[in-house]
Amino acid sequence: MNQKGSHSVYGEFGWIQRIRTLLGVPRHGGIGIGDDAAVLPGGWLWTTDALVEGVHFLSSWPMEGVGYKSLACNVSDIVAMGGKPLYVLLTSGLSSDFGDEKYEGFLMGLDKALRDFDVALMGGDTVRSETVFFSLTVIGQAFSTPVLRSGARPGDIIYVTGVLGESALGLDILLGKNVALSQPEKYVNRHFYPPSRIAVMKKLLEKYTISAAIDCSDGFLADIDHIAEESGVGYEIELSRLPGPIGLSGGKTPTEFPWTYILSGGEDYEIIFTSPEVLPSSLADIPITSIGYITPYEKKLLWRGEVFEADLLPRGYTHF
Ligand SMILES: Nc1ncnc2c1ncn2[C@@H]1O[C@H](COP(=O)(O)OP(=O)(O)OP(=O)(O)O)[C@@H](O)[C@H]1O
Ligand SMILES: Cc1ncc(C[n+]2csc(CCOP(=O)(O)O)c2C)c(N)n1
Ligand SMILES: [Mg+2]
Repeated sequence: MNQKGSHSVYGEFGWIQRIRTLLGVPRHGGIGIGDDAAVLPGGWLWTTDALVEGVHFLSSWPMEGVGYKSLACNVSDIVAMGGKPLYVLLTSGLSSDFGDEKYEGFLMGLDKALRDFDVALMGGDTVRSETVFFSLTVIGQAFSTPVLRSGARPGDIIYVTGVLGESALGLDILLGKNVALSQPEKYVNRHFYPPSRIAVMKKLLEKYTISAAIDCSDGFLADIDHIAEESGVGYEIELSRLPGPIGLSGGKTPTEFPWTYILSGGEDYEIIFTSPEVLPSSLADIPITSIGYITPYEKKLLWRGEVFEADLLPRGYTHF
């Protein structure tokens, strides 16, 4: 058994690495496994993401929100690569007791997302499944050269868009955990309706050099490690600079509320990116916060100037 109670020796990222090494042989050009989306010749960006009942949502939740989020999380991967999402395929796996009303709700939420993100549904598949799932595949076009996870260089500044932690707070409210917050519906909404960071990404690419990017889905500490690993670099990050939910103060150490949500909650769909340039503190009305630097090797976390032991912090979501 591994830490997640699963019998997998490799775990989620071990398996991906194994598939990449053994099966991910380049055949027709492009860039394959290892980034938020594949890059095809001609600047096409191609990504897939599934939502599974019991893993990503519960069937008791409002399905409009699940439908919206199913596209938003795919759109976010295209945006993190520096592109515009254009077309989507939808595969629905429906159980016999799921019910028409719930599926109708899912489709209404998806329709809202298709309009908001200007994406066209072009096809899909409908199958029976004991566990309800929705798998979406989105294709889009890069604005210019695609932004990879592997482009970060020592000396680059690390930035993050928007605010981290609100989606995970919304999740815990949905799961009925005891999170005392004055506006619970605000966090639940942020969980179901992640805004696209396409406008800020487009402006960043027009005006500045962006060396690497990833969308924050597993949790900040897990996702910044993907940039570090793919780029073969380290980092120095001042944790107290990370942008958390406005109005939620407190937490004297990063192991306390609300810092655990900010650092490791996940499903934020903000963009973590690096640039050799000093950037403005907001673009397209979205805050941009500098949180540290890329270094040659060592991964160092600081808390108010003092080194903070990374092992004391949860690392973010892994499936198994
Ligand atoms: N079963 C698989 N077969 C082939 N490639 C895979 C498989 N699972 C994941 N990958 C690839 O591994 C890389 C990392 O996948 P991962 O799901 O962690 O990233 P992601 O799609 O950005 O995540 P998120 O959807 O949470 O933003 C991606 O390039 C993805 O295409
Ligand atoms: C019922 C329920 N329990 C837990 C979670 C949290 N969760 C699930 S997957 C994931 C990481 C991103 O997913 P992926 O890596 O598949 O893109 C997170 C943070 C949830 N949304 N619903
Ligand atoms: Mg991603």
